Amino acid sequence: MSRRSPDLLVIGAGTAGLVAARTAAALGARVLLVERDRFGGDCLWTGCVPSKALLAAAEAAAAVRGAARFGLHAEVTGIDTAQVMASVRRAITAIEPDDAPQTQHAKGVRTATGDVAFTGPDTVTVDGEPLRFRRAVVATGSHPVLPDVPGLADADPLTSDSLWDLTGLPGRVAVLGGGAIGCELGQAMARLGVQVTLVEPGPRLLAGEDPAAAALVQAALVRDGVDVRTGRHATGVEAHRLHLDDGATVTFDRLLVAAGRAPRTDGLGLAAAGIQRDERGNVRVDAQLATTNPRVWAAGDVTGHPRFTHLAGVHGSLAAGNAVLGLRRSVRLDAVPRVTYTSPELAAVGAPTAEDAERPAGHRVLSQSHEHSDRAVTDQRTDGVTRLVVDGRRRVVGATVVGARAGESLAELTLAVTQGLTTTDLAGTVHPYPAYTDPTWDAAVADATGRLQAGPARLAVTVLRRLAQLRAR
Ligand SMILES: Cc1cc2nc3c(=O)[nH]c(=O)nc-3n(C[C@H](O)[C@H](O)[C@H](O)COP(=O)(O)OP(=O)(O)OC[C@H]3O[C@@H](n4cnc5c(N)ncnc54)[C@H](O)[C@@H]3O)c2cc1C
Ligand SMILES: NC(=O)c1ccc[n+]([C@@H]2O[C@H](COP(=O)([O-])OP(=O)(O)OC[C@H]3O[C@@H](n4cnc5c(N)ncnc54)[C@H](O)[C@@H]3O)[C@@H](O)[C@H]2O)c1
Repeated sequence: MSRRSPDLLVIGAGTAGLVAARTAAALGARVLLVERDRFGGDCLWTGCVPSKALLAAAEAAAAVRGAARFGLHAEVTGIDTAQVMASVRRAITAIEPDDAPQTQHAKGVRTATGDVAFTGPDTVTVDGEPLRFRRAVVATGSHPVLPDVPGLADADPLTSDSLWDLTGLPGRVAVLGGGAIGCELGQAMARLGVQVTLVEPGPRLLAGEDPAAAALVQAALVRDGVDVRTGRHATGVEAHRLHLDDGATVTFDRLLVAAGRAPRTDGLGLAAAGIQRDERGNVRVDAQLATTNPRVWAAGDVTGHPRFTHLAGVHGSLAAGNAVLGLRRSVRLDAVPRVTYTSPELAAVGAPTAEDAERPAGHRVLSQSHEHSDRAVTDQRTDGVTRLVVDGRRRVVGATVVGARAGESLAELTLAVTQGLTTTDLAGTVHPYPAYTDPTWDAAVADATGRLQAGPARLAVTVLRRLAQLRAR
């Protein structure tokens, strides 16, 4: 490795680090990107890519089982889970070149493999070799946490880090955690023939989401055969048996722990560089992603901001711009979209849409069931609802969509929340028919039309109608 000080040292080549490095290089900086493991990070190797590939296989199985409703008599006669896992690995292999070192070199980024640790405010070691930097971005990600359940660590539990090393799926899996990972992977495995029991200590799945939307997802998991145990705590694990606080025992072949994540800062030497952490161990950042060391920014999961690839990318670009150009651009967290890729998908952005959520005076919730969406009817996928929150000026400030392809429907709602668009803006935009965006358009049209039936707008409509009648005489 060249000893020449980089203008920007980027630590970690996951989404945040890759985008930071490429952005800085495009701005003309001399960049060194150092990764201790595999270029591409969680999203490529253990997160989004493998999980969505597994979900695709599961969706195919569900489509065959559901074909009878269209008069197609097909059945899943066998599931070769070794081939399923091989197809997951093919997806990773197809995407991997985008994140490989050679691709970064072509974009002007110098790369190195090694473990980085700070030794001072502007110095690190890379696998023990000293290096000075001008500016740095910490993008070291997060890792799964193992809850403190007696016997758990000795049960060789799987996590989202290790699941993808399996060459086939186990027969019985007990999943700990009913968040995004537990729901996506629990449903996928159940659809692929695994006997899944999902244990969640909270009263319901997907705790942060609109309860009515999350209830539709929970019902779908149950229909797919997942044995959902909410409100239950794991009290111990012994010999392929998981004990719960209601006295029940769940027998499993493998345990999958999906009980949340923690920042990856082990051995990073943050204190030597004067980089503080918050009470949850995340690297403390301000709105510009600057750390408490004026030479160092942080990006992605390690900051404790919502843990999504799209936000990690935005972080990477913003941190690099601020570090290299001395800008003071701030990250915006009020319009970060999120999608849980269960079937139905649950997608949300902005202000909460729950019935009982506290909201400012004048805010209203517009709901459209997908039962009246023609596309959902033709597909026989009416298990969904679209809910928009609008403020007193009819601007869309939040949305939840649960249903088929909800993630796709969320894009325009994210634009609406980000840009402060009103229901009149949405209503006046021609949407294609029939599409899963119909409920959004219907809700917006109903709201915008309602406006014409009240107050000054109603008076104006009446006057214009009378004038038109007079002219027609
Ligand atoms: C199962 C699963 C499914 C997911 N699905 C989605 C999804 O569908 N959509 C979505 O938006 N998000 C999803 N996520 C979240 C997403 O994967 C993460 O938010 C994203 O990958 C975070 O990127 P990052 O760059 O911050 O961290 P990472 O990708 O974790 O990258 C950090 C890198 O830093 C390296 N590193 C750590 N310490 C050092 C060191 N000391 N020296 C050198 N290198 C170091 C690590 O090896 C790693 O490669 C999913 C996550 C999981 C686990
Ligand atoms: N589609 C996506 O964008 C996607 C998919 C997967 C993961 N992710 C990201 O990864 C992050 C981590 O996902 P996750 O599902 O691990 O975390 P999470 O924080 O979303 O959910 C963890 C769940 O585990 C439960 N839990 C805690 N302790 C437990 C215990 N002892 N036994 C059983 N359950 C326990 C919690 O109550 C919670 O419901 C998410 O926050 C998300 O940002 C995103």
